[in-house]
Amino acid sequence: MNSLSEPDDGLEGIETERENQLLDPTATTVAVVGLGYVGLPLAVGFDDTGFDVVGYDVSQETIAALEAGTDTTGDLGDEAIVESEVSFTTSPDAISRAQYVVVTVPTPVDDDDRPSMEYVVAAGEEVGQHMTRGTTAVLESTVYPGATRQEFAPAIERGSGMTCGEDFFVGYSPERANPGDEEHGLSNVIKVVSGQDETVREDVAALYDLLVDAGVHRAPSMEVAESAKVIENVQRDLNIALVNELATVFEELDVDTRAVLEAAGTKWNFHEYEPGLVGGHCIPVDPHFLAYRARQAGAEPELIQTARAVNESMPHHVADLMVKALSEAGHPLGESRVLVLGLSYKPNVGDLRSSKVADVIAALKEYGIDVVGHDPYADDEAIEAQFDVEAQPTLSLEGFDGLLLATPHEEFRDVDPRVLADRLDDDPAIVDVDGTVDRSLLPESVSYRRV
Ligand SMILES: NC(=O)C1=CN([C@@H]2O[C@H](COP(=O)(O)OP(=O)(O)OC[C@H]3O[C@@H](n4cnc5c(N)ncnc54)[C@H](O)[C@@H]3O)[C@@H](O)[C@H]2O)C=CC1
Ligand SMILES: CC(=O)N[C@@H]1[C@@H](OP(=O)(O)OP(=O)(O)OC[C@H]2O[C@@H](n3ccc(=O)[nH]c3=O)[C@H](O)[C@@H]2O)O[C@H](C(=O)O)[C@@H](O)[C@@H]1O
Repeated sequence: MNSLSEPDDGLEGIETERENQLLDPTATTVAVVGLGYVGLPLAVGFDDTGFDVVGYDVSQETIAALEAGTDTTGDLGDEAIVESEVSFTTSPDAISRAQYVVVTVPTPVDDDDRPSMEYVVAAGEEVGQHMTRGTTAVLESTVYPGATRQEFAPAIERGSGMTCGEDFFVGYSPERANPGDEEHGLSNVIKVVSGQDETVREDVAALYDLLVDAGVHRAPSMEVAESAKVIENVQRDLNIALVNELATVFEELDVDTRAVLEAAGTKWNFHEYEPGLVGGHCIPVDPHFLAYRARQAGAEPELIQTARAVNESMPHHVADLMVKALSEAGHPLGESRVLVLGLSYKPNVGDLRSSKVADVIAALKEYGIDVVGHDPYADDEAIEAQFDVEAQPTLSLEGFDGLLLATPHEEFRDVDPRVLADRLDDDPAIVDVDGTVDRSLLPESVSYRRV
């Protein structure tokens, strides 16, 4: 029976003929497949740890930029790329050099919020076609519980004609990197590791122990590791949904949500979350992985799905706040011009992918409002392409009836509210998603609302 046929609970380790040798990075090659926000720091990290590293990506553009010494993620800096000895390539042949292959390809959901394993399966088949016998393949992409065993390993078997657990081995180790958060990076956050059996798990643990100063947590099975990753994001989604629902309730009660949260936050065990637009390609996505797997097994994850719906309702809630503020200030919607500050999916990063500000802008445009965007972290051409609005290269408030502070980048926190009111047209409307502006400094002529 193939050792992958039964989930390994890690109690009775399934013996394989491999022994865990002491891992010598200088004699070991790691191939990282997928050089995005997760894969590139990983490749550079393994290189810094002394491994021989192959960085493989299907994107010619990405590899050309990396070979030219450009950090394509913006998280590492060009110097880190120039100084690294990672061999960047678009040729999967180089995978044959590796004893370990780490796969960090995208795991999106489709239009029906169903997990799409297309990238994981394609990468698995590609790895299978090029890897050598005895390789350990570690999936890092966020997936639903069971996907490594049910999708990734069989894809490698199809590509290689080999048998998992005999000719090659699989493990799972999720990534916890938090974009824009310099405090929690690759080396100082415990890395959860798992394998198809205890021997592989120890092998994967040895690999990451050399890379992660904070150490590793050995999960008893790949399913446990996959589930742990997904629920980290599910828990965050639910907590944000709670404060978002409170925000819509207190809007109707005419009570300031931020003031309520500030008061409640003085209790030692009140968990502080901010109401807002929940974007990105992880928090809004990963709960669907668990919901999908749960429904497959006959469970109905009502709370997870309800929380998702609450968070997905926030773009329209924010657009309605702007409509109310413009109407209160006497501006006909079809003649109003609104500047949106901050378009990326979260503060202090430039990633526009899956930003919910796009949904707010679409809702405003449905009211006939003319919208212009400004985001110092994002590329103006990308803004115009993704949001279908004019991108303002340099911040200018003149000629606008309304201002929407959507994504509260650090830079916006220093803007003097009196300057905002002075530069905007008469009787301006300001909607401040994050409560960045000190409303006590705004003149009476401003119609101000915040989430
Ligand atoms: N971005 C983040 O902060 C985090 C992401 N994750 C997860 O990590 C995974 C990767 O996410 P990101 O790095 O953000 O994605 P990304 O989109 O930034 O990078 C993925 C890279 O994989 C490449 N690629 C796609 N198919 C390929 C193939 N068959 N062979 C080689 N390269 C291929 C793409 O060209 C792209 O450069 C996802 O599952 C995500 O949920 C987990 C934690 C943090
Ligand atoms: C549990 C957790 O903190 N997961 C992190 C998360 O990173 P990501 O950048 O997607 O998440 P985030 O900082 O929670 O932001 C997600 C979205 O939620 C919004 N947000 C966040 C916190 C909050 O209190 N209110 C709120 O509205 C943000 O503005 C953003 O639009 O997802 C990453 C991932 O899995 O890709 C993961 O590695 C990160 O550690």
